[in-house]
Amino acid sequence: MHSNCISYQPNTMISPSSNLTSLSSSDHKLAGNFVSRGLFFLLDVQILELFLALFVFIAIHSLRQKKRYGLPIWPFLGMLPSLISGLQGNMYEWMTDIIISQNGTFRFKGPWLSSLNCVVTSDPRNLEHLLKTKFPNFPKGHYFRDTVRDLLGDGIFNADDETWLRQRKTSSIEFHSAKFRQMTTESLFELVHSRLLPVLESSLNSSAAIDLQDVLLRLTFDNVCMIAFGADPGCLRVGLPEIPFAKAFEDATEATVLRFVTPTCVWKTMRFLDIGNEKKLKRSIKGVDEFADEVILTRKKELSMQSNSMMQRSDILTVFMRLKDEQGVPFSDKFLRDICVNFILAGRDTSSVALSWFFWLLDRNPEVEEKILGEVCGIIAEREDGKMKESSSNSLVFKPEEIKKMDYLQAALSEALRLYPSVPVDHKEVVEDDVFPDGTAVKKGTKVIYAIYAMGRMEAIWGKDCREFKPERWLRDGRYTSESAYKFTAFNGGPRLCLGKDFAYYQMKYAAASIIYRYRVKVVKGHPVVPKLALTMYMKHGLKVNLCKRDESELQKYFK
Ligand code: HEM
Repeated sequence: MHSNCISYQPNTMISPSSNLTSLSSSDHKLAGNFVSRGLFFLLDVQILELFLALFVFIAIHSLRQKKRYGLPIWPFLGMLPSLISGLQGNMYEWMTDIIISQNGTFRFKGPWLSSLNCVVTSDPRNLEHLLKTKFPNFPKGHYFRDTVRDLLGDGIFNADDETWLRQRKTSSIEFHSAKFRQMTTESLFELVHSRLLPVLESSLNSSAAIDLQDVLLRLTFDNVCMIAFGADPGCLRVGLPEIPFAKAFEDATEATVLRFVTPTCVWKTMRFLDIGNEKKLKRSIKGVDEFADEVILTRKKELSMQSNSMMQRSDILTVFMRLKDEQGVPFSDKFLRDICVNFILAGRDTSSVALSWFFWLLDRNPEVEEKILGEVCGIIAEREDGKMKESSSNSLVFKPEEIKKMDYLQAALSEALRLYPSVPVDHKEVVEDDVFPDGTAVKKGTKVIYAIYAMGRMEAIWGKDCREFKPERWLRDGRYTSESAYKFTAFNGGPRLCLGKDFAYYQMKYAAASIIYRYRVKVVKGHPVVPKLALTMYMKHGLKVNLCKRDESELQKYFK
């Protein structure tokens, strides 16, 4: 290839000139055309070869960088080609492989002038540093806030500094109050026994499989709306109806997530022109606001009447309505709306998605299901009114203190969350230049992604059996023992630790125990189970299952 390029001499191609002089003028023209075409052709070939050589050089250079940076870095495009190919398969597995090969941290270089540059880490030391030790230096940041502001406003999920702290303090007091606990326990009892179990029971009569993920999403949506607004939208009902508020909420979150993969100037222009995804977002936010406005208005009327029902309420909306800001002014309707919408977003899908992965894992690990059933029946057997009576009753209701005792079930749920965390990746922005404990320097404005999914699959953290589903790793002397939040980050850590963590465990344990005690959940053979690419780790195709009712003789063996 090189010899061809270098030895090519255009002048030598025109000789022997003597033969040319004896030709007529038209022949001359023809010959001239022929020669110049030949020349251009050869020039083309030469340019092509040059480009080819350049490309090979760049490719070799880029691929060589793979060893050092984890991925090839292409001129202008950075690591984008690898990201695109990663997106074709399981994105989280792809990210895990790179992180492991880079010992826990790597720098992603996006295309020139893009906002994709970031540092990705799953090193527990770095997580402790950014979530706790240097917490003020790693807020959610402007980029995140601007992108989700239309939907989330100034609510807790989208706020930093004082705005966040004020909501956090108030909500935290509320979440730990006895009144709030009673309200959440009662609302869950109502939802599971009057809605979830009848919906599941009705599916027994039809031979068609049901989408368990959809059913669970409806359960937790209704539940979190009761907690945030004190209002039940009624998504979980026999027939699984479409509820305008739930639909508007889902559409609004999906459209907001799309903004993260659209250049900022593009979505802002689309918003200005009110077209495409932005039009859909605007319309769905309107649907969310209509519901919120109506609930707020009704509650204000109740408040002005000082009605008895108002005094009993302990939902987030009522709690914030009773309060005033630093100037002694009640919070605006817009702020109240933001607070509630954020709570719904935070507590809406996380538990249901975790439960879906949990039931799928149980299907693949029947010995774990056996142990859970053994534990549940053992706890029922301790009741004073006797095991025989309870085991035969379809109307069995678990008491809160019994749910608390279910250590093995809690371990199995934690194990599901370790392998399939509901929030697979999270992010922060750097305020001032800093250095992570592993030596990675991060400049002001850098985006930091912490890869929670990858953390659950690192031998360095969980040992050689890290990819196995083993609830026993959470037990010490048969009792559930929690892990450091910087090793098991499914609920975040530090000052922004999930506020709903205790409630989420209660909710998941209550729903799981109530289902497992009554039914065997069998995933439909061949049903594809893969994660969806979103902020929450949904199953892309849902979870199609068939339920089989447990008969009494089956349960009796666990009571022995
Ligand atoms: C399995 C269930 C759950 C998981 C895995 C989970 C996980 C998380 C994570 C990772 C965060 C941090 C998000 C971030 O800052 O970017 C978070 C925050 C939060 N979660 Fe949960 N969550 C769950 C259930 C709930 C429930 C049921 C509620 C409410 C009823 C809730 C309320 C909140 C709130 C209010 C925050 C914001 C805390 C703050 O920023 O200070 N979560 N959760």
